[in-house]
Amino acid sequence: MEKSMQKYLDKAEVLIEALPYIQRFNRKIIVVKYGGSAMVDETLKERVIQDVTLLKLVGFKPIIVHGGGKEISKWVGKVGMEPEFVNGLRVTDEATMELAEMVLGKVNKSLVQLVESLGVRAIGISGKDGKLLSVEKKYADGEDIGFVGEITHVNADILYDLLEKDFLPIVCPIGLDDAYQTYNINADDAACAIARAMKAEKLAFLTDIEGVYKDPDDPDTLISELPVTEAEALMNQGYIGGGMLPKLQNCIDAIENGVSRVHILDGRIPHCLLLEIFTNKGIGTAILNDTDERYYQGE
Ligand SMILES: Nc1ncnc2c1ncn2[C@@H]1O[C@H](COP(=O)(O)OP(=O)(O)O)[C@@H](O)[C@H]1O
Ligand SMILES: CC(=O)N[C@@H](CCC(=O)OP(=O)(O)O)C(=O)O
Repeated sequence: MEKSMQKYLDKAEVLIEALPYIQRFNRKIIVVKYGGSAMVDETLKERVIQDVTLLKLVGFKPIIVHGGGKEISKWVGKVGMEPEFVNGLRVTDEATMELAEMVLGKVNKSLVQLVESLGVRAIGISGKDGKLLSVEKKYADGEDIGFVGEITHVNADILYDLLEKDFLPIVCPIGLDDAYQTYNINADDAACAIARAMKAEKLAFLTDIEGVYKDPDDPDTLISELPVTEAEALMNQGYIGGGMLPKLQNCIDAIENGVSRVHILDGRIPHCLLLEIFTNKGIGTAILNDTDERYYQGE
């Protein structure tokens, strides 16, 4: 066979290999949490959005929940304030809240624009729209951290309606409490609450590290499959810090509350979502129920 022909055959094979995965996830809801730390540059952002758009076009029902923590910190610094976090949650006073809402709104529309440019209809909404995300004030180990919201209710009907009309929803983690006060929500919390409410098949966190490490400074300690009990032990023993803390807590929450597959992936790896979904390559960290057969069978 001609060499040039083989090249096309190889491409066709890749598509055929994807068939069982396309069938498995057909019409299933996949929540993609796109972290601000993985929005490294426009090329990478475009690749991530291409992946999600492709998932939509082959029949999945993706929902993007995005962050923007790094960009918020940049602007907090620009106005002369110091970003402050407790247990991975931003201490949010009134001025920080205003900046966070502005920055997250901009990130939201930039993602909408990218999806639209690829020919898929996207709707960007914050948790305020249609009161998608109701919250109450959240404390960090009893400490008052300002206008940080704990989600009390997800108005899932809005997202079902958007999916029904074939839109790709893109959600920004801002919410309202009962008095209609604005709150800043950690995007990992928002993604988990939405995945639970929508009974998602999969929840994937795209971040700036390969997955969960026992020691983030030692590349040999990446954990590819992490059962809940072990994850809890790692957190209690102090192996997990910073933004990984709310992420892992949310992974556990999601897997214990009906989300079938929960993954932490390196959003800086080109097409990491496609690699995770359409191949057996097993990238990143999968959080599993302690009894999950995959853990024992090495799926
Ligand atoms: N044990 C650990 N394994 C992996 N990452 C960790 C660990 N402990 C702390 N981290 C930190 O968590 C960060 C990811 O959280 P974060 O910066 O909030 O990402 P995102 O913006 O995607 O939510 C990593 O870049 C890493 O520095
Ligand atoms: C309360 C809280 O921590 N809110 C986050 C919301 C954005 C976010 O979570 O962004 P990443 O996913 O990029 O970290 C913040 O202000 O940074």
